Amino acid sequence: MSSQFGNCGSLEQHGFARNKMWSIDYDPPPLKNDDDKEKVSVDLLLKPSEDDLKCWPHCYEFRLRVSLAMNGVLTMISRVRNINGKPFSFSFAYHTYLSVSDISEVRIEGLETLDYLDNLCQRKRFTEQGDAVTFESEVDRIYLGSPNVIAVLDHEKKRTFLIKKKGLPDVVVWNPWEKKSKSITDLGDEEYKQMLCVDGAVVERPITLKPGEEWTGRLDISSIPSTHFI
Ligand SMILES: O=P(O)(O)OC[C@H]1O[C@H](O)[C@H](O)[C@@H](O)[C@@H]1O
Repeated sequence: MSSQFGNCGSLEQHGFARNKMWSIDYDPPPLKNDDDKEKVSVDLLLKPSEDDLKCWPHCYEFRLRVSLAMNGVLTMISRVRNINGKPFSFSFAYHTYLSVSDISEVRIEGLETLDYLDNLCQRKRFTEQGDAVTFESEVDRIYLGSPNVIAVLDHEKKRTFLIKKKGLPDVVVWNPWEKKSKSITDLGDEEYKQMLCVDGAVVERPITLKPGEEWTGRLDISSIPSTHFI
């Protein structure tokens, strides 16, 4: 999870939220439309410390509910509230790494015909031409204004990840491929073949919250046998 996507801001790579110690919120404010039946959940809370305010001088409450349902759906709901006297803006991404059988056999459906910013070409804007996104070299793109359901089809495992999102218009797609993975210390040289990041995000148009306003972003990930996917 990040509070600034990548390096598009003055903060560290992907912002600070993912590197902070969060506390458990035992008494979270109620969440509309999140039915609590047959789920286990944890509510996490991040608030800025005095030191944090020196790097980013805005008072916020960032609540994250992570739930796992009996049917295997993983849900992450983020709520960011401005408890400051002034508006502030931020970008956001759920940095979700999916486990795949072989990256060369994977296709993403739902991003075709969209415009994307290519992080490998100084964020130049292109339009997706393929009828699905497939992988044969490094990919690092921000797809803009995407539909709220994206499918990641894993042919070999006969498994499809369904990614449903709300409040997250953009989708970051990343695989470092062979050369870059050698420079990533916590990724084995060959491990890029078994991973793919498809991140629900808000990058192109950051969220601005006025004092007292709250933003909600939700992601549901489920895995279903490919034969069931139409
Ligand atoms: O290694 P991290 O800091 O988690 O970032 C890993 C990757 O995240 C995103 O997908 C970005 O688009 C990439 O440019 C970045 O390399």
